[in-house]
Amino acid sequence: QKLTFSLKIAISSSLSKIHLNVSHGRLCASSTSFSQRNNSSSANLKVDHDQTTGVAVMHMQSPPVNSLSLDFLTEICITLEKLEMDKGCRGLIITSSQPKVFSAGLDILEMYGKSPERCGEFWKAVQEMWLKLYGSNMVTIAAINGSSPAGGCLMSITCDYRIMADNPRYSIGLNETMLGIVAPFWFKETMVNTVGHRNTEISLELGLLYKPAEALNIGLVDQLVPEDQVLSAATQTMTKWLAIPEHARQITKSMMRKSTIEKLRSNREADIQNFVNFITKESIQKSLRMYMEMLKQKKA
Ligand SMILES: CCCCCCCC/C=C\C/C=C/C(=O)SCCNC(=O)CCNC(=O)[C@H](O)C(C)(C)COP(=O)(O)OP(=O)(O)OC[C@H]1O[C@@H](n2cnc3c(N)ncnc32)[C@H](O)[C@@H]1OP(=O)(O)O
Repeated sequence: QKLTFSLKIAISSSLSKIHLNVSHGRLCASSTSFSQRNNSSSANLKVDHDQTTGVAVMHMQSPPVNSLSLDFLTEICITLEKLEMDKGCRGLIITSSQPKVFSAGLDILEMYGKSPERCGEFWKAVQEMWLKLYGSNMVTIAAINGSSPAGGCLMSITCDYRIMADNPRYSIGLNETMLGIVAPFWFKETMVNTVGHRNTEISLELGLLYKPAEALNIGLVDQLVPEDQVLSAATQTMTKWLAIPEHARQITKSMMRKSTIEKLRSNREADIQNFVNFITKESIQKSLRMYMEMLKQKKA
């Protein structure tokens, strides 16, 4: 088996320690400076990892609205994989650096006018992000500091806990039907697992976007706080969750989510084919075009 050896030395401190871990046949080396902070950035993500608390904060900064393109999804997946492998990271807070928006969901331009091959590649990345987040061993908290429609809502409900800014201008929900598209079964099941069957049925059929107070009322989010307190509230909640015996919490999480995860894992190829066949239909392409025009008109 091929061993991957990656050695990262933080030159910022002359007092760096190097840890070697062998995990799943992979040898990894990472460094920790005595300041116990490990900040990293890629094109559209900034990660602040506090090694003392074991909590990483992932800031999405993909302008203008953190829409999930293939490139951005790939970046997110690589970052999630690194954090998951890092024994020093036990909790992850996901938030946005973009004003007024947590994430606008899947990038509509990735689904419009693209070849079937490209659509397939895109969908595989969407699946991958969901599998990584929904199946994460870390405690995951969404610090929702802006609107969070469709794929943005999906990202939020894969987390263990959701804290949203109490601003009536923001909304959250799986609004796919409003675009003339259909939330696939694993979006639907994640929603059912969060707010129950009846709320999901109404919500998905009508493509509802909920104001923060309504989202709290149906259990789509767990807590509302003033906008400037979203991150501090998430950090406080994280401390409580990390105090729970880790192994018991992880097994419980896995028990709650296993059947939904397995259903996608064992049907990934068929799910990709479904998506590609559906999204490349002329009628669906027309709906997406009209939706994009509507977004532009709203601006004018
Ligand atoms: C039989 C079963 C088969 C199963 C098949 C399964 C098929 C399922 C397929 C897909 C599931 C889809 C999931 C999704 O996530 S679709 C995306 C849904 N997203 C939305 O509806 C959100 C749309 N955006 C907004 O509502 C707003 O932009 C906002 C509230 C997020 C932010 O508002 P505001 O701050 O006023 O910004 P603007 O509206 O002015 O937007 C700025 C800029 O960004 C563009 N944009 C917005 N959202 C997206 C997006 N999701 N993708 C790409 N681009 C987006 C917008 O058009 C503006 O662009 P500009 O005019 O060029 O500046």
